[in-house]
Amino acid sequence: MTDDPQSPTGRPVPAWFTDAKFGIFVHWGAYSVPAWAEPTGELGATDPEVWFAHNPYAEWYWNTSQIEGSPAWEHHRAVYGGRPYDDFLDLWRAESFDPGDWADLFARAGARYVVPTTKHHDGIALWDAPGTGTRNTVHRGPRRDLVADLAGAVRARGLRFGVYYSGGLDWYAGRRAVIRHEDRIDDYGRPHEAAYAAYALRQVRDLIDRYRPDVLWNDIGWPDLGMADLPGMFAGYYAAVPEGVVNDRWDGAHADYLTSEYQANRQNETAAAWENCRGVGLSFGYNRNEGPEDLLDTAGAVRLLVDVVSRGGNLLLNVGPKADGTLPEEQRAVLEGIASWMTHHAAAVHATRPLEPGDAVPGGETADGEGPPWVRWTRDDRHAYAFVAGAPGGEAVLKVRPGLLDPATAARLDGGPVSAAAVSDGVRVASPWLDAPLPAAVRFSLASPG
Ligand SMILES: C[C@@H]1N[C@H](CNC(=O)c2cc3ccccc3o2)[C@@H](O)[C@H](O)[C@@H]1O
Repeated sequence: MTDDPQSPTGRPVPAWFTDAKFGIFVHWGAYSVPAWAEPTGELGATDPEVWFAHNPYAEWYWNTSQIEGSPAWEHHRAVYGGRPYDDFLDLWRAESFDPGDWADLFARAGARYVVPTTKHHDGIALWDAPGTGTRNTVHRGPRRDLVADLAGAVRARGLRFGVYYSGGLDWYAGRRAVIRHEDRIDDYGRPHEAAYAAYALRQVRDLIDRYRPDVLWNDIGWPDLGMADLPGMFAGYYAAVPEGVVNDRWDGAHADYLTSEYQANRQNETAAAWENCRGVGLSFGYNRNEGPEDLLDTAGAVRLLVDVVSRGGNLLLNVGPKADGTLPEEQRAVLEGIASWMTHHAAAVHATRPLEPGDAVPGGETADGEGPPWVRWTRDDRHAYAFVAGAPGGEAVLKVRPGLLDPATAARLDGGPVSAAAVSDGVRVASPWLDAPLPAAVRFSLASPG
């Protein structure tokens, strides 16, 4: 990356983050024991009126299962007899957790950073967090510092390690009001008391002191009475982690980059530095009710990654481990598919940037003008990379500015045959596999590098 985009607050965004392009989110918690939600739809594309009672986020089980009459409420009574949520902490054994296996897979998939939940909305900490007594995974359930275990494995493989922290919701140390509708979150769902603000600040500072996280990924904002603490906390963080990056979910206090989630807040995807997060399926926590129709397949995940990268963003793709510490086979298969694709395509993803405005028209045209194939572009200082999929007959006209690239240098990154020739509005390419759902990249030398 030759130019670090300025963050929303003017601090240059460290190049490692904007070059990374791909991270893995991990939502793992007591909620992974029931692992139950209705796969209703994506955030931003689902009716907010039904979202909370039919929440597809399995990590919201504590809240959803308390909405009288909801399917989760019925399920919790039928299967668990309405037992206390905290029983799930003790039922969570993580007996098959192998952080090295996870880190190996994440590295092969081309991820450059990993962000696990350290405390989600249920307030259960995955490390020996201050103020939690024994209500954490070191003293109960797994009886392990899961944050440290994953940090060590990830960093041993050269990946960066960040932490997710639910500052805005804590259904144990903060408010325990059941949230039935979006417009109720802020006024009675979220804790704002000074005691909770001090509690959360102490925990985030402990995460910084213990793990030096490369990413501070806060969620759902920060308690009102704790906002004045944040500038000092961020200063301490950057002093401890000079290349650290901070997301935008601190109620406007600060952001090195902006985020979107599934299809929510897509307007943030025009920022100098941004990141889209979503699960492989419709939930972040493992949801046993998700079927193939609810999950991205490899082609869908690769197209999402390439689309995000072609627009200058990062993709933070979430996996939801099972309570035993294994990755669900259907989610593992997607990461293995990405890993296979990355063996030929990593150079066209990492440390690239979008084409300059006007250099290409997203979506090329087929030779005979029928519906466009799927086309996205990236570039580095010397090359332009055209990712093509679904091109009927394996042919496509890639609409690019005349003179941008040298068609004679066309080469498929996976070594397949490709022919290319300049035409009036771009470059016509032909190759046997360009009609596949999985994008293939064709590399061109830039006519004028730089
Ligand atoms: C990563 C997921 N975040 C969910 C909460 N999401 C939000 O508060 C949210 C979503 C969002 C999108 C753009 C800018 C700010 C935003 O805040 C949270 O409720 C889920 O359980 C999961 O942890």
